[in-house]
Amino acid sequence: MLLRLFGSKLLSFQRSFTKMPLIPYSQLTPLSDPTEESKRLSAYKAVDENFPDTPKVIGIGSGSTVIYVAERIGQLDNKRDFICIPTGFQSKNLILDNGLLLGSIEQYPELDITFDGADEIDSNLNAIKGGGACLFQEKLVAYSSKKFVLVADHRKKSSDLGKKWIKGIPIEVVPSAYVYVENKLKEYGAETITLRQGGSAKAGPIITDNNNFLIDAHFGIVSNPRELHLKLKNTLGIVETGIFTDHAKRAYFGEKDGSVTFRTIEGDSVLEI
Ligand SMILES: O=C[C@H](O)[C@H](O)[C@H](O)COP(=O)(O)O
Repeated sequence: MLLRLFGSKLLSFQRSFTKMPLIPYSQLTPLSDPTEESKRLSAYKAVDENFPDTPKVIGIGSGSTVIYVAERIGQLDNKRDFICIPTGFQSKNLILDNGLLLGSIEQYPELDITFDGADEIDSNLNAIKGGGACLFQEKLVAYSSKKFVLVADHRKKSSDLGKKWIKGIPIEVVPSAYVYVENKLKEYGAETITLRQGGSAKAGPIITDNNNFLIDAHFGIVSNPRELHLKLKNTLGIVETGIFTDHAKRAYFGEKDGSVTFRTIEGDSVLEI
């Protein structure tokens, strides 16, 4: 009897041990770039604190902070026991490069948890996303997840959307509708409207993973993100916006001093820790 009890305790210890990351954060060599260190801090802590005990399907977001999420998940020794769902081309490569199992959202439409970055996060855990041209697939994966956790460096921590991220809200549009949408955005009072360009890598507008254009529209401080999102979504030609509301459960911020703070939903309120 005692032996059986000991055996089951040992088994549960082993089970919880296998989900532990292999390298404790304190043993890692600090990164030379402080912003990268902040990103890694937030990502590693978010994974360490939120990764499910018995993971089945995990969403991996896009951007430069999520690189560290995939890296941390790739350090787990049970990393071949669950499926990872990407939010775009970069994210797919992160999954493969870290030796994780790749699946599609069509095969696995229900996810345990998704980790993703953000361009700005307000005090109610609303976020602006899409600075790296990914937003539609990110939203699909986030909204299909039981839990959605954001990871970011301290520059993204804000009180209100539009206060720090002044490049504009990324809006994905059907290419032939971009002029129509630009005119509508003027009508809605956007302060700046930019059709995002491919830069030195491409002459002409950037093309998203879904073959659409992206418009960045700055509306100043957004007092009601949900309302603005719905108004934009109701406009012909707009596929999706980079305003993520009512979804994130927790956001981790890597701070300048090497600490990690977070905002988390507890009941009806957001706690700042
Ligand atoms: O389009 C990109 C995504 O929404 C990113 O998650 C967001 O731009 C944040 O990216 P980063 O972690 O590079 O700041």
